[in-house]
Amino acid sequence: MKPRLFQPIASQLVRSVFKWVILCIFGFSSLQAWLNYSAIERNFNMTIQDVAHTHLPLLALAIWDIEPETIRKQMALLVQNPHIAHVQIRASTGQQFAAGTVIPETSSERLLFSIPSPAGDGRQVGTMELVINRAELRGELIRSFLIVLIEVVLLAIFILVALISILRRELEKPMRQLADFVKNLQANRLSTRLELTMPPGHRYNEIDLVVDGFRIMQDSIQKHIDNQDAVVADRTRRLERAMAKLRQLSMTDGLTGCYNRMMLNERMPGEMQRAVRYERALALIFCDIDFFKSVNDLYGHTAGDQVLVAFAECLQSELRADVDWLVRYGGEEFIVVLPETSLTAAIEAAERMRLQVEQHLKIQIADGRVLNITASFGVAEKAQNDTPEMLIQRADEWLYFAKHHGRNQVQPAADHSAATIIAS
Ligand SMILES: Nc1nc2c(ncn2[C@@H]2O[C@H](COP(=O)(O)OP(=O)(O)OP(=O)(O)O)[C@@H](O)[C@H]2O)c(=O)[nH]1
Repeated sequence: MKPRLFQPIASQLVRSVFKWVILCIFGFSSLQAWLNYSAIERNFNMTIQDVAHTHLPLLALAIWDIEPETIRKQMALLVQNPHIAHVQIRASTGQQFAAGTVIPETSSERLLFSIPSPAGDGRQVGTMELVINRAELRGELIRSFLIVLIEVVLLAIFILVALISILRRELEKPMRQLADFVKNLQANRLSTRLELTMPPGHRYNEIDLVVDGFRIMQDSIQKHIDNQDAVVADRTRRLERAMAKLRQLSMTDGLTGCYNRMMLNERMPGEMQRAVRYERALALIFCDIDFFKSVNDLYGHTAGDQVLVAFAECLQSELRADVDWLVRYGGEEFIVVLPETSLTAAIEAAERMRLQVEQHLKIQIADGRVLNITASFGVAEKAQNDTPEMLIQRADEWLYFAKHHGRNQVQPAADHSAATIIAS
């Protein structure tokens, strides 16, 4: 993601406020300056009028008495006032007097006063023209405007500095803490609580609302994750059970519960290798129920299934637990694998199985009759360089031999003589 230019919220706010402050300073200073200007000008005019009217009676007397010296003194006093630049008196006798700086006719503001007769007969003894010193007025206005401006600017600076520090403390710092917390939050540490360090005297505000909202969200996500974890754990358990069952089903025969042929193919090479590696014997019994087809034909397929289950149980009862293993090879054919077992011991075991079947495998048929079952057994011991197929093949041949020599028997017989016969 393209990095974006970061601008602290406090500085953005301060910048916006600053624009308004400048505008306010300008407006407020202008207003204040205008008010000051009105007041100063009013004062100025009143001062001029006062000064003029104070001097007029004395000037009238001096003109009346024709005392030019007094007239000039009075005029000198008048121009001492900083607001008056020039005084000109025209007596009705034709005499003219002037004092102060010489001002061009056009650019100056002039006030004309008539000088009344001291006799009080309503006539005038002359006129007095005052040229006003506006530079003084302007200077006063500029001074007062500058004072107002400085006051307002200082006030604005003070307010802005206070605002910046408040915004930093109350807004920027907590927001940065919040952002850092969110940035560093990790999925496996979702329950870590968000704690902001707030300034003393802090009151509950929008930032606290955000913090509270964030905590609620954290809790709800955590709860959701916990629920999902529980769901996943439950599903994993069920899946494992299903897989175990599936594996069990894939390894075993559904009717008898014995291992199936697939399992034989899978396990047999390992069994053979172990026997070779540790130089141990390994024997295999191939057994088959006698005349099983006629059981099906005479008593039905269900009875046949019953016989198969009972036969497997009979064989199982003669096996060494966790050592020998029984496989339903197909139909009514079973294979028993006997690790660490010699041919003689395997023949003995097969004989025990045969006896067990002959003596105990009796199936009660629906019509009350009891069905006697027998089985034939072919035994072989692993020879050097045997493959699983070769060993099975040899046991099958002995089974065939047993079938064709009367059934219900174990071949080779216990004295091994038959083994020699078949081998030859
Ligand atoms: N009930 C039942 N019968 C099966 C099953 N699998 C195979 N069979 C039957 O087993 C019978 C096997 O018969 P055969 O191979 O002729 O063997 P047999 O009748 O036992 O004769 P011998 O082996 O020579 O003694 C056939 O009729 C198959 O239909 C099964 O799962 N259940």
